[in-house]
Amino acid sequence: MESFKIGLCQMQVDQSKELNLARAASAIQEAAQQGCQLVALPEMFNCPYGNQYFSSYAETFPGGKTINRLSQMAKENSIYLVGGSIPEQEDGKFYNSSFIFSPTGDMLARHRKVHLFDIDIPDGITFKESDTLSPGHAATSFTTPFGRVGVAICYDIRFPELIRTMTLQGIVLLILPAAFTMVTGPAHWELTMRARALDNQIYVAAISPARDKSADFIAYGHSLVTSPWGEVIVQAAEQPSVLTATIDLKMLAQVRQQLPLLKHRQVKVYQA
Ligand SMILES: NC(=O)CCC(=O)C(=O)O
Repeated sequence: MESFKIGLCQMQVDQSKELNLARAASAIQEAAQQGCQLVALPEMFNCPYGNQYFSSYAETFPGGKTINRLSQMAKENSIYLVGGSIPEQEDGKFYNSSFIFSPTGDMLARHRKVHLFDIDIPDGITFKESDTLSPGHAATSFTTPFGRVGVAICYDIRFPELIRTMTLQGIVLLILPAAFTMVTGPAHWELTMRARALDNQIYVAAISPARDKSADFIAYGHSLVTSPWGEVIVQAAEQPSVLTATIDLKMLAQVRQQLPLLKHRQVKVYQA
């Protein structure tokens, strides 16, 4: 298969889990009707992004309501679905987790955010995910008939080693449910996505919640897709929207052939 179409659901996230699920279902259906074979949701799409919310919105696998609904949505629309992320609970710990489903509704993979967002920018933003969440410990990718797809969550994108690990596992596309801040988004959102796409020669699709100025945490928005050449091929504004993009595997192969970065690595030099 030389190309496939993906859909990014930049949806508004509210306090009502039920409303968030309804919005996700409608955006997913819209993307599927536009011919998308793989569709993705934002970080914490069923829950406001804040330490005070994670435990009460958390679900367990198997059996969680959101997880079951995601499986249904994938099946009803016959799509691969990267279910953004949700708070997950297991053995008394909480994780920021993405659940991934096949077109038959089977769960294919789960990514737990590896790098927790603990930052302190004076006069900017302070956030400490590790006050409530525990980190995951693995790089995550899954196979599709179109090629291997990686999943990471938001702050994970800032760690080139994680994305390189997935690239060496063979991914052609990275899906990144994310909610960048209004301080770091304008400075680093596009730059970071383009950099990871360029240095790994992969497509990167980053999916944010829509910007809601009345929320405790205001997400930057601007969901986008960058190509293996480092170009932004589509980008949303701030409002809710369903973005689509074609992933051109022939173009990816050409870039890798013409500029063979992955073959030119000098691994022995990189050992600290
Ligand atoms: N949700 C997050 O991990 C936020 C990451 C972020 O804003 C960043 O600048 O990195």
